[in-house]
Amino acid sequence: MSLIETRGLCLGYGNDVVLRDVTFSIDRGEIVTIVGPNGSGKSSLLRAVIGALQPVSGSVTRAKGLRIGYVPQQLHIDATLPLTVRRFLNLPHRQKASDIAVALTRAGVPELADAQMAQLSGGQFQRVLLARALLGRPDILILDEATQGLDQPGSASFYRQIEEVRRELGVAVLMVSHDLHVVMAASDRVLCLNGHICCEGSPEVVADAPEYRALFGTGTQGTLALYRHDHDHAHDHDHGHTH
Ligand SMILES: Nc1ncnc2c1ncn2[C@@H]1O[C@H](COP(=O)(O)OP(=O)(O)OP(=O)(O)O)[C@@H](O)[C@H]1O
Repeated sequence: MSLIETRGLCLGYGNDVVLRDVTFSIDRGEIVTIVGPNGSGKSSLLRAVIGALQPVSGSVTRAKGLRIGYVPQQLHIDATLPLTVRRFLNLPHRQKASDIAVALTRAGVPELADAQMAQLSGGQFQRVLLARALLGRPDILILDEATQGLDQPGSASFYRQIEEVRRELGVAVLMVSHDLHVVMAASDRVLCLNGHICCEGSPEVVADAPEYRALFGTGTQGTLALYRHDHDHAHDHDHGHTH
């Protein structure tokens, strides 16, 4: 069965309905990206999926025993607080040293265990948050704008890391992103929200959909094509096939 399934989900705050009739599911190993303009309900949908927001109507079903690894948008840590990456990863529960080493390696930053949290670059910081999410051995990673503040190469590199984690661990990924052209290339499916699901499908299908173009214009199509080109080449070397 699916890891998470929503049916006719309707979300709101007080009397305001912000999202209507969302029916979707995510399966083991899938990467699904949610896009949509500001205020379109992306974060609300993630909150409902993790159980932090009660639906107005409709349902969210999570597979029994589902382990969710949540990577927040940002986390503020007092710059004057001495805190190494290793100590941060041992909060709130002590972890085995070997598990920490594996998680940092999977997140692409094996060398950072003794670095100070306050001295990390934006990209390194997000990878440490990814390592923290991986320590819980998640079935699904949920990322809300995890590359905010990173430049385009930084974001692209972070998403490649996510794809690699998916390939190695078979973890599913549900994420919200504004970096449409970058993130869509890494996705199996894209859901475009605007108060409801206005279109969905493979990145190519969504990028061509009139509803998507009406929201975001046509500018991203060219960039998406370019990025996919680079991306497919990387896979050629690794696996001898494109997808
Ligand atoms: N806690 C809240 N109380 C009241 N209204 C809220 C709350 N959180 C979000 N909203 C409203 O719900 C709507 C959808 O917000 P949401 O954060 O889900 O959108 P989003 O697509 O994630 O936006 P953004 O891209 O700006 O992060 C917005 O109109 C927002 O003002």
